[in-house]
Amino acid sequence: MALRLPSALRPLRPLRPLATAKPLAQQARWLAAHVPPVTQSSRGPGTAMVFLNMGGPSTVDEVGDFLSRLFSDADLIPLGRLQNYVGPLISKRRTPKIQAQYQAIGGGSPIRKWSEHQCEEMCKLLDEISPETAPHKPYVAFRYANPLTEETYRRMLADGFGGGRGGRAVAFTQYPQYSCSTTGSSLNELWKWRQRLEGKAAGAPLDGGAADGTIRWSVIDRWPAHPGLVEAFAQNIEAKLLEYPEDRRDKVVLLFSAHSLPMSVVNRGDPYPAEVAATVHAVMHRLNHANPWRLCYQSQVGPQPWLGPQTSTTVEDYIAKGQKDLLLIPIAFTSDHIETLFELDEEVIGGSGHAETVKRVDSLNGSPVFIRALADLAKDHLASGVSCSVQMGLRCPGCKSERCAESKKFFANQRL
Ligand SMILES: C=CC1=C(C)c2cc3[nH]c(cc4nc(cc5[nH]c(cc1n2)c(C)c5CCC(=O)O)C(CCC(=O)O)=C4C)c(C)c3C=C
Ligand code: FES
Ligand SMILES: [Fe+2]
Repeated sequence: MALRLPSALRPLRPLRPLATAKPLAQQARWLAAHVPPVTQSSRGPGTAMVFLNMGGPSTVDEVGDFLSRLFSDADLIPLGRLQNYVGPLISKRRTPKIQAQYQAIGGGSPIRKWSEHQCEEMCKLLDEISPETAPHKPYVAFRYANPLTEETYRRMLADGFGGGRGGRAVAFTQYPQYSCSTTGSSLNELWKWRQRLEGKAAGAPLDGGAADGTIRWSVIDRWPAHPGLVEAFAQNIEAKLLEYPEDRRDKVVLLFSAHSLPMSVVNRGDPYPAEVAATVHAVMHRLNHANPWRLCYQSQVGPQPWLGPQTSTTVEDYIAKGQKDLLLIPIAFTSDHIETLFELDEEVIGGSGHAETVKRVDSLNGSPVFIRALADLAKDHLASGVSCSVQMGLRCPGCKSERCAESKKFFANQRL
């Protein structure tokens, strides 16, 4: 009688030769015909890339609503318990003056056009250089103008992000330098709509877990000295310097101009002045410190003290000292806006009496070097697995805002 071994001890049956084995090219053809490619539908909706910025009125008729939202924002202009009453009053009084400025720059702000272009082009590059997180879907979320954060969040939900299906989104601030009055305000607004549209009502944990199918958010919250940003600024500066005669070129004074901050915000401990200085230093380092320079601040509004020196008086003072070759460099915004096209071009340069020697560097707008920088930055962020920078977790020493506390906790605790 044959001895029957327990199955675990039985010798393995010799493997059948792979009757179906095919040469490589044939295998590839077979795979292409039988295995569905990894597409949007088999991978989920992909990655939402959401550009955050303040926005601007696209037409003169939108100026009133833009200013009304801006003056109602307690993260930008804290007016206490009277915010919702005083804010609209101030904005109403200011509307005709600001409408005239938008009229003078062609009837509206170009920020929507540039933001949509930059985001779409960045997403195309990202699909190539970060295929593992593709497809990348472009969104713009403005704080005070269309498309507002609420509208964009609703569109993301309709496009298949969140709503029980999860999905990954990156909130990418378009302010390179962090201020609580700008990026901080946009993130607080995003957090507010996240709570309203996917928060308690959807049964989502408030600490930012995404196991329940809500959107998994991460944040690119600052990038003041990113090498690609620095390169884009440096190339635009070099191009403009070529417009000065060669014998005067290295004596042109570079005037970096950033939107100012009220001193109350600076003294609260806002990170913006230090980060603007970081950008300026990195750009000057890239230019081999070939020209003398100063950093000045523009666009002060209202009677309270603001961070200086003011750009307009800096230009006047240098001209009075005999220094007429001045090159203005808008350093805290990545596209044209009323403060470049009207305040710098019309008021500062136009009013200087020396428009042939006081010039302005082009804004980054559609610069391919800049768009490549955005894509590189986003790729590194997506690969890093971090939800935001370490800096984001720290509130200003003088911060009293519960909104800041809650939204920072939410974004810092996202599990990716
Ligand atoms: C880095 C950029 C900006 C910072 C920082 C910033 C802070 C800041 N702004 C105000 C008040 C106003 N800003 C206004 C317009 C405006 N602000 C920025 C940028 C920054 N602001 C831009 C690009 C624009 C123009 C938008 C455009 O489409 O061109 C306005 C409205 C215009 C006006 O009434 O003069 C106000 C008001 C404060 C109080 C502040 C810091 C706390
Ligand atoms: S004001 Fe800066 S963290 Fe709140
Ligand atoms: Fe501003």
